[in-house]
Order: sequence, then structure tokens, then C-alpha cells
Amino acid sequence: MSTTGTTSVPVIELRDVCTRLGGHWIHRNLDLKVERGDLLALVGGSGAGKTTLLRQMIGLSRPTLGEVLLFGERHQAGHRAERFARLRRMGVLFQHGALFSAFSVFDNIAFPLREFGGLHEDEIRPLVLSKMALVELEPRHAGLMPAELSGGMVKRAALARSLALEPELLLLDEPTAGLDPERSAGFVRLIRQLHGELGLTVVFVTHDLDTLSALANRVAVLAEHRILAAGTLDEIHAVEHPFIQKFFRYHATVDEAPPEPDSD
Ligand SMILES: Nc1ncnc2c1ncn2[C@@H]1O[C@H](COP(=O)(O)OP(=O)(O)OP(=O)(O)O)[C@@H](O)[C@H]1O
Repeated sequence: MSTTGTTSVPVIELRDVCTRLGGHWIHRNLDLKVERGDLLALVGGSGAGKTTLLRQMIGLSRPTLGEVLLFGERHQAGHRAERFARLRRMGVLFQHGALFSAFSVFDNIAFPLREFGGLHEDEIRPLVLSKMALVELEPRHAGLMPAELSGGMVKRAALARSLALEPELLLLDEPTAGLDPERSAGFVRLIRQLHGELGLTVVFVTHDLDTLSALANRVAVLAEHRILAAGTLDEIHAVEHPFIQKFFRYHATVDEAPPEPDSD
């Protein structure tokens, strides 16, 4: 389901990943490829290890066994400058926006440009304002502090910050968590639009079936310690596995916690 040729290097590849945490195996022999242009939803039961997998993709933690390749390379590969260049190609949006509370919207978005962009202050201003425009924030919002923003504005400011260095890959943990249905739909529309306009590859973790069906062009289901199935939503719906059938049926009808897969 790659959008490009079959020979292109996956943007992310997880090979035979095994993760042991707190005395338990969370992932066992887990494989997953994220191809360029994917808008991939990672779903699964609570505690299945989605956030842990996202952290491994970002390079914040490492699996116990197996490999995580980002743009075809292990996180640890190469000299510092090479590792850094690879990381710059990735933007991350954490669950609650994670804005710096003591910084204005402007300074939050400017932060990666000041830290890593090697730019002068007079070059930074137009870049920050253009990122704000991308996420539909107005120049008058630049001076606001995070505490003065609505939940949707926090998300959009954090999204602008994650796009500051013009990444090719965007990783989102529960992008619509905490938003009401209208703001949630607006944020999904914005991510879809940016995916198309900026040619991004997007991976997101979600519990929300509305977000999943409105945003994803591929879905990976994490259960039984591995990626049980990956494909389009229609392909996943057709998989006759009790966890998958239950997960999607449950989410379609009841707004409660998802079913748990049988543990070992
Ligand atoms: N640092 C840690 N030490 C020990 N156990 C951990 C650690 N981090 C996560 N875990 C455990 O690993 C499992 C997977 O956690 P993770 O947060 O990745 O799951 P998740 O699928 O994202 O869950 P949720 O959907 O509830 O957010 C959980 O049982 C969690 O308690």
C-alpha cells in the first residue's frame, strides 16, 4: 500500500521488535513498515504498548531486542550530526500539546528554530508567522500564553511547533484527545490538509474511531504483543480475528474502554 515505488525505503521500519518492561513482554517479534505518504493509525487495547512503540519510533526508548529504522537507519547509526539531521526530519506532537507554559505561542513555535535552525531572529519571525498561518492561528495569537488558549488552539500551536523545522514525518500521540467533537473534526481536517499540502508521512495513536476513520489511510492493530494486521480500514474490518472484530464492533457501538486481548 505504498504511495511510491516498491523499492523506496520505508520511512519507519520495525523489525522483530521485542520489548520487556516491568518484568513483562510488551512486544514480541513485532514487525511494521510505514511507507512514505502513509497516514497510519496505530490502534489497540489499553496497555497494548502503542505509546511505547511511538517512543521507540521517536528514539526516546529502545526495544529490548530487534531494530527500529528511521529513514532506513537505526537511531544510533552515524555521527552526532547525522543522527541529528535524521531527527530533524521528524516532528512530534505529544498528547496534551506539551507547550512550554512560560513561553508565548510565538516563542513556543520559535523554539526549535532558535535551538536547531541556525537562523537569525529577523529570519525567525516570518517563519513562525507562516507556521501559525498553516495551522490557522492568527498573528494576534502570537503573544498569548498557553494558559490563555482553548484546547484546540493548544493543539494547533503545538502542531505548528512540530512543523517548524519542516519535517517529512509527523508522529502524533492521541491527536484529538481532550477535544470536543467539533474541534476534534476540525483538527483532523487540518492534519489531513497538511498531509496533502506538505507531502507528510503521518503516524498517530488513537482510541477514537471517528478520528481513525476520518484520518487514516492505513491502520495497524497492535494486540497479542504484535501487529496483528495492517491495511486499509476496509481490509482490517474484513480480518476475522476475535480481537479485531470485537475492537471495531465495540468502538462503533459503545464509548467505553476497548476489549483487552487475551494475555499470556
Ligand atoms: N517505564 C515502564 N516501566 C514498566 N512498565 C511500563 C513502562 N512504560 C509502560 N509500561 C507498561 O507497558 C505497557 C504498555 O504501555 P503503553 O503506555 O505503551 O500502552 P498503550 O497501548 O499506549 O496504553 P494506553 O492506550 O492505555 O495509553 C503497560 O502495561 C504499561 O503499564
